Amino acid sequence: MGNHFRKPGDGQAAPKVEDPRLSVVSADDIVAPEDTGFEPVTDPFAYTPAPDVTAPVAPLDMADAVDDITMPSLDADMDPQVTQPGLLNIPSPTDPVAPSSAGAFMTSAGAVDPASTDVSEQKQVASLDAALQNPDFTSVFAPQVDSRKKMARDAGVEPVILMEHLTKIYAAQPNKPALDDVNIEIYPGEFVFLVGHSGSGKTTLLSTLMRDVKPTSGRVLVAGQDLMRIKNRKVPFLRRQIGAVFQDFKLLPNKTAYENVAFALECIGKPRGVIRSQVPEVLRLVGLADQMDSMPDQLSGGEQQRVAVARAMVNRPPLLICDEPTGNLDPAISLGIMKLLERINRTGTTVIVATHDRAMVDSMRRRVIALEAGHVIRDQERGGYGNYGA
Ligand SMILES: Nc1ncnc2c1ncn2[C@@H]1O[C@H](COP(=O)(O)OP(=O)(O)OP(=O)(O)O)[C@@H](O)[C@H]1O
Repeated sequence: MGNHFRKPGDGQAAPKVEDPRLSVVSADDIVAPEDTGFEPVTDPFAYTPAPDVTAPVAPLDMADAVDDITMPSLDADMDPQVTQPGLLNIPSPTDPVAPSSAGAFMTSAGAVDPASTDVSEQKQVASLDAALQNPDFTSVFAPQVDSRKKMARDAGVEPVILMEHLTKIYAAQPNKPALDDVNIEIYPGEFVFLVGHSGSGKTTLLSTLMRDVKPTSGRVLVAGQDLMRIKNRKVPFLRRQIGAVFQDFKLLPNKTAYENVAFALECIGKPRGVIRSQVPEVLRLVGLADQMDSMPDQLSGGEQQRVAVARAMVNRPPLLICDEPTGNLDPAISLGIMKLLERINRTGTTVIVATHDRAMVDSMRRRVIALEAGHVIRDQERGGYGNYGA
């Protein structure tokens, strides 16, 4: 663990990541593979300590108990302003959307400072507070019947992800675009499946969202930030706000479950006290209270993936990206992971899952975006997997 802590507000760069496999967990010194000329500047998002709040949740015993998970942000006795800082930037649909509201996603490293004198910031906090208290909250952000896109537009909510004419041509395959004129809007709180044949472009699409891959042309906006234009020094901060889960878990083999999750917080300079309270809490949420000290090779595949989900959500990102999260798991365990993702989504986190899991997509009936040879060939509000091979 070491002394990987920045002093609050001291503006120093974060420590170097020890293992590149954790790059998505957002170390400050990451350079996107296709980026050049990383600017080693003082981190403008120096950590400011937020109140250390631990959610009162019931411990889970086993994987298939995930239905019982109580996520902190919607607990009646929790303060959503503190427990889910990323959501602070989702405007209330009853509020006129200020043009800067989406951009706030990129500029608030933690919770909005309650002492802030910025009126618009305070207004956002107040409006979110009201939205979270509103019994219609769920139906606004995760409507069951009407078009989510239409409801969001009517409410003046900006998409959290916007892709316009997005094209990616890898140098190795100049005549075969991995993404070809892709246009997608995804709104806060959506749960989206990304399906398609192997090689259809799913991973490339997800990679553009973290700017692991830079598109050849077109636009990709995450919470109003144009990823084609943001400065390299802002990319690590973008990645801090996107949790990522992969098929092969990407756990550090020489660290325990606890240490794997703690490492994600150490990398972004969270104080020791916050780590000590949040890591056990999130491991409890995913049902691993009794296995915190287990090494990855002492855990089943499903348990390892739950550690990976815990690591992705411990910083409470507003956006969770999952690339084949159940690809290595048997159906019963996959169901537990998917229920966990669904539960996380119900707290307001936008979740995107690339998958080949036909049964899962068919049973969950969520929004489905299908890719074929880099094109979006279907975008369905409550779709099934469709007619694809493995
Ligand atoms: N780094 C790369 N260099 C060159 N070509 C690439 C690279 N990454 C992906 N491709 C190509 O881009 C296309 C899309 O690949 P991508 O991995 O995005 O598809 P996918 O739908 O995620 O596939 P899978 O379901 O097998 O993971 C494929 O033709 C692939 O060969």
